[in-house]
Amino acid sequence: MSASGSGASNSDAGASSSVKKAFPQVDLQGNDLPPSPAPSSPHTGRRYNIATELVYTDSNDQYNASSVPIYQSATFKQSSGSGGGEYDYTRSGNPTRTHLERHLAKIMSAQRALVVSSGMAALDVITRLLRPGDEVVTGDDLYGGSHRLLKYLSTNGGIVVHHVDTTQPEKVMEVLSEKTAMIVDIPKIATAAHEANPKCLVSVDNTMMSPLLLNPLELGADIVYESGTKYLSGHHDLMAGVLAVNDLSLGERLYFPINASGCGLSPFDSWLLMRGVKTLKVRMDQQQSNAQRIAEFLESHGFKVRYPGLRSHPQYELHNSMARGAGAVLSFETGDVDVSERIVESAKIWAISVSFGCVNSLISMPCRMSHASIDAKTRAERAMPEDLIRLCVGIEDVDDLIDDLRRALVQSGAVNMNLDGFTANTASE
Ligand SMILES: Cc1ncc(COP(=O)(O)O)c(C=O)c1O
Ligand SMILES: N[C@@H](CCSC[C@H](N)C(=O)O)C(=O)O
Repeated sequence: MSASGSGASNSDAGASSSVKKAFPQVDLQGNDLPPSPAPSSPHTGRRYNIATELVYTDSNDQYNASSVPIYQSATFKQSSGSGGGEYDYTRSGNPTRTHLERHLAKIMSAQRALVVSSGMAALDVITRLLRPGDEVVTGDDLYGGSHRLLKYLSTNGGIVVHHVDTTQPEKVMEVLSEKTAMIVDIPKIATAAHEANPKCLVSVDNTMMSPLLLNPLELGADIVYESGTKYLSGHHDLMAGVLAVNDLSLGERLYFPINASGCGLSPFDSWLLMRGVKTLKVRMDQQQSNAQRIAEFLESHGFKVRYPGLRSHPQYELHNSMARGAGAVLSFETGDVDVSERIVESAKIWAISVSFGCVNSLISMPCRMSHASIDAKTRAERAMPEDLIRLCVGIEDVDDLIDDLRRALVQSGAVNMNLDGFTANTASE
């Protein structure tokens, strides 16, 4: 990292956290700023429970439209030759996007949220805070795309990336130093990271949990980001990424690359995401309860299942100390890649597909699909078995999902039939 660690400094702009200083008239280089949408002002009144907050929105629409209008306009007329309107150009800001950002800031318990064109774009925006030489400490169980972006930056951008087992905080401590500009995990690690370098940015990918189950900002994180493609939208009909912060000057530093590169979310996708997020609680509740039943079903038949809702999960207690639920993604092993492939291809309701968080249930083989961008050697080092099957559970009737899975397990030869029913082939090993 730069000896000064300036790449991720919270105070580079010399700005305090006050709104006034966070929204200066000039950028860090002293150039005029384009109109930046008004900062999120999420906490204007009484705070309701999340199920209410998800659907309740304040809007100042001129016709009191109950669904925020889609401002499908690239530019906005100004009232004078010197500009000065709240919006001038949709890359810089758009009313539909601002409405969504304010709503998300509220449900993410943040002072400011920003929405961009994908989850990866959100991580890319965060990494724009880094400078050559900065060090990033991150998990060894990252999503394949995040691994790929960080690897690209370490190869081409002079960033040093340490992948460590973040379930063992002592491993993280070994690589923390005043050079650590960015780190990914909470909350013990957040404390240690800020002790090692107060300017270090603790950044959490909350995609698997969603704000319904986890608020990383409340656990010591500086930045939380999510793929809005998943639970937040819930229908696989859009790509989006969300960033949320409490430090308004940091929010402004994240806004800068969004405007500069043009990755802000389009008006139509902002509208779709706004619509989707309102049903987050009902969807997640159903998905999570289905996932729990399915995880128990598989474990009861002798499969090695990874799901933080099971007591057998090594971080069961830790997970529950931070989160309000286990989510709806689980995985299991069959001991044989060919058997796994047959299971995946035998399932009918479960669609063979990457992604998760959708109302439909999905089945996939991560090593060949979502995590294929991590090379086979690294996957093996990170204990990612090639036969692993991932289930991303939807809102369908859980008995139908289990029936379909049971049939696929039998048809693929993954289980031994016996008088009591069936048991995973691997169970007897
Ligand atoms: C945990 C996680 N984070 C981030 C992303 C990136 O999101 P997106 O596909 O919206 O770019 C994904 C999936 O792609 C993911 O699984
Ligand atoms: N071909 C894509 C794969 C996307 S994986 C999407 C999602 N995060 C998941 O975990 O399933 C790529 O190369 O990024």
